[in-house]
Amino acid sequence: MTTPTPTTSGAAGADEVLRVTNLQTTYQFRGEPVPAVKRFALSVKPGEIVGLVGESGSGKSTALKSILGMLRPPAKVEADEILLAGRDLRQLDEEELRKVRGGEMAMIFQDPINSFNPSWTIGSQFRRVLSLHRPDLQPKEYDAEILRLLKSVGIDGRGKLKAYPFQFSQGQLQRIMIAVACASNDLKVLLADEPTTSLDVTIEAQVLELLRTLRTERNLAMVLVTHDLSVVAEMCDKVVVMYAGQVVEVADVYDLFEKPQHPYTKQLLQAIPGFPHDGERLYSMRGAVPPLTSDIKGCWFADRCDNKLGAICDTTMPELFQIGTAGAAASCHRVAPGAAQLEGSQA
Ligand SMILES: Nc1ncnc2c1ncn2[C@@H]1O[C@H](COP(=O)(O)OP(=O)(O)OP(=O)(O)O)[C@@H](O)[C@H]1O
Repeated sequence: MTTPTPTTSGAAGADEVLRVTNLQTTYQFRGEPVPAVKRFALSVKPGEIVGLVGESGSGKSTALKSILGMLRPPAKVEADEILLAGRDLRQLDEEELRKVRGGEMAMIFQDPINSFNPSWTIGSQFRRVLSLHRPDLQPKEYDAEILRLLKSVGIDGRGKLKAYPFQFSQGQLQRIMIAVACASNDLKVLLADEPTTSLDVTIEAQVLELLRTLRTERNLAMVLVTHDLSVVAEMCDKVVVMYAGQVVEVADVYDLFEKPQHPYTKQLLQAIPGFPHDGERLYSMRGAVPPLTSDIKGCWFADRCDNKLGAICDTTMPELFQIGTAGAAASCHRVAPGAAQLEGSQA
């Protein structure tokens, strides 16, 4: 089976700021290997927002943490490529990687309170980040820069530098976390792991607007993990759908909603309230994601699929087949070249 490279064909493109190929991440649980991410690939251009969607446990957070080099043994991360602006992060030592994290690539999380040290003031935590990632500044310039960065995310920081994280609301903390993540002038890629899940809808809208503004003003690339397909529709240019640790579909955001290719994507869309038939009973996907330790030879979605092609779905794992030339792909035998001939003869 060929290694899937879903979003690009051939060598790394000059227009990609992040390129990941054949990422595999394995945790250890009670002495057993848990393959949480398999055959994962991603390609992001400057200024592009790529959505990463899939059920809980499908490996979205693990993929982001693996890309940023955040996982420690016994977790094992392997990849053919993790290229950031053409530089392979797998070749860097720990000190160089530390500079990349928060420098050229940063991550924001669902629960901002856990991203701050509760016993340090916001000012001290911010100053530490500037000391690591802003060699252009003298320490006496830090506070003015922190106030500028806080203002850029809509927070009047004056008087707030001496405050502790618990003295801010969730929405304020999320914006401060974004300001911290964007403190580096070298930032190229922002990895956002459910950044609005813990916020109420009005604050969510503000944070999404802020992310869009940052993308436009700084030409930032983003990978946005979310459960919420309406956030995907509003924010993303491209979508990567994951199921049981694997990429099952990559598509332009319009194509994903208009003509999803993978049966899992179709069923995910059916599960959106009101989509596609308002007033009908909410669709619920039958079955459950198989345990990641399962020994499945065929398609991992076969047991839940409403649209199986035939026996091949149970016996042969589908490759991530390219669809057209724009980087779209789906891991389904139905989109394989020659699928039409298989239909009927396989059933
Ligand atoms: N430290 C760990 N040790 C063992 N298994 C882990 C560890 N962290 C995550 N896992 C497992 O890896 C799989 C992928 O988890 P991950 O958090 O990446 O999924 P996710 O798609 O981000 O889920 P969610 O949307 O709920 O955050 C899950 O089965 C999870 O239980």
